[in-house]
Amino acid sequence: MSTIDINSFWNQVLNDTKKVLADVVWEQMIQQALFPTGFDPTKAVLQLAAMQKYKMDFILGNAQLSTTLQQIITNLALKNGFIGEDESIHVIITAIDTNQSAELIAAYPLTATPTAPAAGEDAPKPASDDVPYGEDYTETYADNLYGRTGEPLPGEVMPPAAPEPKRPAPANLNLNRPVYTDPILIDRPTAPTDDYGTLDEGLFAPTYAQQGKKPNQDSLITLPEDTLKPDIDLSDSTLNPSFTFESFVQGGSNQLAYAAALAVAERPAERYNPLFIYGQSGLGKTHLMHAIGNRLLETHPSLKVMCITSENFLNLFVESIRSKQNTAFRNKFRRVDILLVDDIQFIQDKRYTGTQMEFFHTFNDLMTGAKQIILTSDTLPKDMDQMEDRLKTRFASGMVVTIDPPNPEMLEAILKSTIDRERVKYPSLQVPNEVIRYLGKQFNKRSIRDLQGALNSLIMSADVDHRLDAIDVEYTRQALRDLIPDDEEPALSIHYIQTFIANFFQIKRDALLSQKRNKQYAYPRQIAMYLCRELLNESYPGISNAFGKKDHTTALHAYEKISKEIEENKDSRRLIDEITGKLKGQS
Ligand SMILES: Nc1ncnc2c1ncn2[C@@H]1O[C@H](COP(=O)(O)OP(=O)(O)OP(=O)(O)O)[C@@H](O)[C@H]1O
Repeated sequence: MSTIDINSFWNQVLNDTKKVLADVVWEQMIQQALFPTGFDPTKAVLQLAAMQKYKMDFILGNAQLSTTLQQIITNLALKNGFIGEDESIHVIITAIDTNQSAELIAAYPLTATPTAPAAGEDAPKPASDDVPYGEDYTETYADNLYGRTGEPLPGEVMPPAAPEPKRPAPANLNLNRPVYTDPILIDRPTAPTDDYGTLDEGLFAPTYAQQGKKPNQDSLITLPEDTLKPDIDLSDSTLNPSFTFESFVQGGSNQLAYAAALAVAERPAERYNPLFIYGQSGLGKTHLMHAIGNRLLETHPSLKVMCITSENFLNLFVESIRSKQNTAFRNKFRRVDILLVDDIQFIQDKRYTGTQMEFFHTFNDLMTGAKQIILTSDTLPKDMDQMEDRLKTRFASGMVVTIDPPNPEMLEAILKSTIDRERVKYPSLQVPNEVIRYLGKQFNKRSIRDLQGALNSLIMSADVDHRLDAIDVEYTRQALRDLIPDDEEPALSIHYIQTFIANFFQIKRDALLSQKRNKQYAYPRQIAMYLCRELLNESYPGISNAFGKKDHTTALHAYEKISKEIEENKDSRRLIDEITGKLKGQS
């Protein structure tokens, strides 16, 4: 048996199935639904993953489709010399949303073997009537297989509409509606019925495409319900206009995420819904998500795009309950066309069950209305220990893409593009290639935020020293000695921790040491004080003094607050672990 490049084999399968299936069937049931995950030549087993179980069921349950797929795979395996004449390939499909597997075609004997006819030849006749191609068998079969314009023929297999949502009788709606007395402490209702009377199943309502409409064209902005829709309050949406596709550098570590994001920006609510962007902190998830929102607003200015962090969603939800504005809150989120939620892992804490429930219903409403949802997270759905299961499965039900830590080449490309932008502000700025290479190497596998923080520090210090046009490696090493722990193992000191934390949170060191009380500065300051105590065992008066505080209880208070938070909140624990690791040069 030859060795096989599974991707090129799958490309052949895609090509051949495209020739014999209607475009809509091929696109939705093969191209967008299946991808290969493994091939075992010794057992002649090909493993495929299906994006959703209902698509897997449809393929398996449809004799025409499954037979065609099985035969084409077997044919190609024979042609490539992977199997002998009388052998066939066993195709196992696993649905990634439920992890259920089944073997293709087990129920169907091999019959006709579709192969494209040579020019001038008639299309081959199927060998048996087991393949239900329709009433006018010969004609339909030949027409269906070859010279397709993509339009399905009458009676031909069509992709399924998504499972119909099960809506309870309207009379039950109010009975099951939970009463939010304290949003943070709400427990998940144990009743088997859906608590709002909305959708617990049947997330996938027919999309625009399934309804025969093109969502990325005028339909999204001119649908009657859109024009009749009352104005939606988007004042809480915080789309950063500088996070665009144009300013996002693509490379090996983010290629798939970039391609999926672009596809969503071009055809929202059609292919990857929800789009779940996963990756460690500072690798570009937020940037990419905002790029989708910005592009959509550029191409469809009337789209209602809501971009928010999950923390803000939680705060607004709590506030809406306090002020009895639940309806306004729901209208705000459930009527948008595009919902972008950053750091969705934040609401996974058990204390936020009420917010999770609210988000669940927001999610369902939007999906049934064929609206696009995009989520970012530093935790994969399956690893969100305290997130409700029904949310976890929904998060993973569309497309999950990962952004990996960048390699030096990628970092260099990002540096070059950032330096070009900085030159608008500092026209004399010159950063030689050797410095760019040096920084790329030093920040290998670290976050892009760290790298940008270092570049900012470098530019600021060169500006102060009047040598924006004379930056070299030695100067860079000196200027960034506190930020490059790998280079010359700087001793851990209060000064080092202060600089590190300021860069980590992207604030100025002066602001960290100032009296400013906004959370943006106060929280990093408390973390820095906590770390000075924890890692250096510095005295509270010493720490308070180093932060310009006269009262030594400031450091004590900060230490106690952060210690308590770590105990109670997994995300805070993770954040402090991440910072500690980096401070010690372990990550
Ligand atoms: N590929 C890239 N090209 C250009 N800039 C990038 C890229 N990736 C990240 N950045 C920049 O790095 C910084 C951090 O990125 P971003 O905020 O998107 O990270 P994140 O993954 O959302 O982090 P977190 O999980 O901490 O929120 C931003 O300034 C962003 O513009």
